[in-house]
Amino acid sequence: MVVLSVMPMHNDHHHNNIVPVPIIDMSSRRDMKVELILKACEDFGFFQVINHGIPDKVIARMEKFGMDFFSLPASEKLLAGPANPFGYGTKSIGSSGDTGDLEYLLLHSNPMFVSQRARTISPNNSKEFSYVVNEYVGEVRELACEILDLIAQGLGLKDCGVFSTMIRDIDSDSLLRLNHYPPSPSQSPSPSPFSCKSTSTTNTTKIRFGEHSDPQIITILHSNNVAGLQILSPSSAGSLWIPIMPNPAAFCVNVGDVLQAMTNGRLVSVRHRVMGNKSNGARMSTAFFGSPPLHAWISPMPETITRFRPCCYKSFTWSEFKNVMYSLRLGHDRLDLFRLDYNIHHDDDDQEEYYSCE
Ligand SMILES: C=C1C[C@]23C[C@@]1(O)CC[C@H]2[C@@]12CC[C@H](O)[C@@](C)(C(=O)O1)[C@H]2[C@@H]3C(=O)O
Ligand SMILES: O=C(O)CCC(=O)C(=O)O
Ligand SMILES: [Fe+2]
Repeated sequence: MVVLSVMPMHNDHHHNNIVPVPIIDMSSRRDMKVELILKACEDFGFFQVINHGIPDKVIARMEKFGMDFFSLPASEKLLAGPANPFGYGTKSIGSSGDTGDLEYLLLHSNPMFVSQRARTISPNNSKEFSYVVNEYVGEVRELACEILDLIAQGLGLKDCGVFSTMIRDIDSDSLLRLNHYPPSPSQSPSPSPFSCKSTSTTNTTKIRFGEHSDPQIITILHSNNVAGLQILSPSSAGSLWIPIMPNPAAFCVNVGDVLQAMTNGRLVSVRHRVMGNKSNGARMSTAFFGSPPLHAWISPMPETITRFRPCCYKSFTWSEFKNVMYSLRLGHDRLDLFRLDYNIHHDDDDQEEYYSCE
């Protein structure tokens, strides 16, 4: 297991073992974007975008609401919780016993839901809260759709809107999550801050949000200037964590489990986590998780099934996947359960092979 560094570092140079994570300029030529985005999704399942067209003021308004909320006394914040799964949560992530060094607000992106929740999150300013969230969601959703259309074009899909249509659907199950990581971790140093032996004896780096992949189609994440996000390099067989340089002028984009399944494993749902230590300030991140509607069927697109890459996932609905996901721990590789060869790996008696989804 290799950890390059826990310090913020530039990720645009092959320099001192620094792995260059792609930064894609959304104002560049379409054919260039198609090529670079597809490659980033295949190699890392992750990239950053700059010149994305989302107005600074839209981001600033959303983040100010977030910071104002997290600055409230605990007794007031708790009125917007517990997160089951939506609302205000602190330390506890999901319902299977996972914990992290953070507090968060988890919201469904549907405007009706937002206005309902606004009453407990921002009782004195609920209309403005709804406006700010809906405005932000509208902008990041469009960015997500633009990126998904470029991915579909790169994959040579007949229907280039197949992914974005799911997110634009009125019944889309997309979410918005605001994470706030307090500046000075209160917990004692974890024995193994990385999923490997640490070389430093004085390392007090803590896990702020444990290793996981995002279950949805795509995640569009913005953060303040505080480091912490790391991605697991898919080509490193689970051994190389790459720190992502924080850049408030950029959005981080990552492939989710559904996009991995729909591309028959060609694009990778990247595992990631957030680390921190005492010298880190308070990190705040805002993540939009672009999801299909509950009833949508997820299956590998025919264009992604070839002789060299036979169909490897079952068809399932987003609702079915969600039920499984909520029954599992944060770090579980839940998409594995939907592999066609899952029983072959887990039951030696069943030796069937699969070359097509039919
Ligand atoms: C432990 C869990 C929290 C989570 C639902 C789950 O059962 C497994 C996936 C987790 C995750 C990770 C990405 C997003 O932050 C999230 C909102 C999601 O959709 O899946 C969280 C879930 C959560 O916090 O409820
Ligand atoms: O805070 C971050 O940068 C990552 C948060 C995250 O992975 C999540 O909310 O799923
Ligand atoms: Fe995540």
